[in-house]
Amino acid sequence: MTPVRHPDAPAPGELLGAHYGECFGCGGEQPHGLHLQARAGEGVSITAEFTVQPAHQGAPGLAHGGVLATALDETLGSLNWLLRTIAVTGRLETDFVRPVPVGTTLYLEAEVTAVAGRKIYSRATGRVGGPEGPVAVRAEALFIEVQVDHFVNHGRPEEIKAAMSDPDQIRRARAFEVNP
Ligand SMILES: CCCCCCCCCCCCCC(=O)SCCNC(=O)CCNC(=O)[C@H](O)C(C)(C)COP(=O)(O)OP(=O)(O)OC[C@H]1O[C@@H](n2cnc3c(N)ncnc32)[C@H](O)[C@@H]1OP(=O)(O)O
Repeated sequence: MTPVRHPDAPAPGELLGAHYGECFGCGGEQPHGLHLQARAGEGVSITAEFTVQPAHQGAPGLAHGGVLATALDETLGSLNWLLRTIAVTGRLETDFVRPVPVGTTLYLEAEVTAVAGRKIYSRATGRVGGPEGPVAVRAEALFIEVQVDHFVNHGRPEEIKAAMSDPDQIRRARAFEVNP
C-alpha cells in the first residue's frame, strides 16, 4: 500500500527534534552520540545531517561502519513520526559505498516506500560533500509497528520510569496512542 502522511505530521522543512534525550542517534544528552538532526520532507520523507566525530572512528580517521548504519537507522526511524506510528527496526540492509572521514557531514535522505499491515518498508541514502554529493552509504529497511508496551515491557525499568516522568515524553507517547 502507498504510505500516507499523517495529517498532523510536522510541515515540510520542520526540525523533528530528539524523540528521547538519551538516544544514541538523536539525543542531546549523549556526549558521544550522533546528535543527528532530522527534518520533515514532502510526502513521507525525511532529510537529516550528522557530522562524524573522533569518537565515531573505526579505522584511523574514518567513521565506523556501525555508526554509519546507526545514522541510517535513526533517519529511517524518524520517518515513523510522519506516519504517527510507533515502530522498531526489524531488518536493516546497508551498502557501504565509500569511506567517510572524521569531520565529514553526512547528508541523509529517507522515504517510506510501502506499508503492508504492521510492516513499513523504507530506504535511505547518505551523501558526502553536500546534499547532491556522491552516495557514501545506503540502506533498505523493514520497520515493524509496535504498541508503546513494547518499550514499557522490554526497557530497563530505571530508564522507562525516568522517560515516563518526563512531561514531554508522556505527551509524545500519548500522542502516539491517540493518533494511531
Ligand atoms: C515511551 C516510548 C515512546 C516511543 C519512542 C519511539 C522510539 C523509536 C526508536 C527509534 C530508534 C531507531 C530504530 C531502532 O533502532 S529500534 C531498535 C532495534 N530493533 C529492535 O530492537 C527490534 C527487536 N525485534 C523485535 O522486538 C521483534 O522481532 C519485532 C517487534 C520487530 C517483531 O516481532 P512481533 O512478534 O511483533 O512480530 P512478528 O514476528 O509477528 O512479525 C510481524 C511481521 O513482520 C515480519 N518480520 C519481522 N521481523 C522481520 C525481519 N527481520 N525480516 C523480515 N520480516 C520480518 C514477520 O515475518 C511478520 O510478517 P507477516 O507474517 O505479517 O507478513
